[in-house]
Amino acid sequence: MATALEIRHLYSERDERVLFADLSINLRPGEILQLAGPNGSGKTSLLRILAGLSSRYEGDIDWCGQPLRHQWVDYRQRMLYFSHGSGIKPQLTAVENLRWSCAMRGQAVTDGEIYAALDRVGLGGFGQQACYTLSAGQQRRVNLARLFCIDACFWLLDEPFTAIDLAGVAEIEHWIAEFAEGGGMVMLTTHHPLAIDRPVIRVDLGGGIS
Ligand SMILES: Nc1ncnc2c1ncn2[C@@H]1O[C@H](COP(=O)(O)OP(=O)(O)OP(=O)(O)O)[C@@H](O)[C@H]1O
Repeated sequence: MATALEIRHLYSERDERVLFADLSINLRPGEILQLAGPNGSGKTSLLRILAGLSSRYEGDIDWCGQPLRHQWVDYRQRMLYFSHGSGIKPQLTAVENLRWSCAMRGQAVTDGEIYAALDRVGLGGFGQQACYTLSAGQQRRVNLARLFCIDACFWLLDEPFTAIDLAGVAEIEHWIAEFAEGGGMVMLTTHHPLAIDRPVIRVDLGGGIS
């Protein structure tokens, strides 16, 4: 299948320290890529570049064969970024957070779809609760529920397992595999050894590509 995301000769530095240089990555529909590397090696920096939140780089990024900067509108509709922060507004309820996330993308969503997404992440019954009253792991799960109510073909996941219990980690791994099986693309960072029943491309920012 044709490459959807092509990164060529990417270079980025922070405070005169090179994070990565000459980094090239191809990602095709159905592929899962794990960014690995020690703390501070630039994983989040790379995901923020790909999420359009940072322009601290040199090099080329193409989306579906065109420079990303020309494809921005299409790309933003198809990419879903999950940051390593909680990603939610604590004063809003879980349902309001998800409604807000969808509205920000101009995507229509029904209450039924929102409650189904909350059910999938184990938060059935918590939809009307202000998020500051939820536990850290439950707040992360509200954010994860976006995976099920936002249409996207590319998930960019920064440390999706943080604060998630062991059963939840296995579930997320299953969701990633299922998404890729359906043609979705995933790029994620994690220090957790992945147990996914599909090939995972590993890019080590402290080393090479394997
Ligand atoms: N807002 C910032 N201001 C200054 N330096 C920053 C900022 N954000 C990140 N950096 C620096 O950029 C480097 C890469 O950070 P980054 O968060 O990308 O690493 P990481 O590989 O995701 O690390 P971790 O595994 O700890 O999450 C670090 O040295 C960090 O100090």
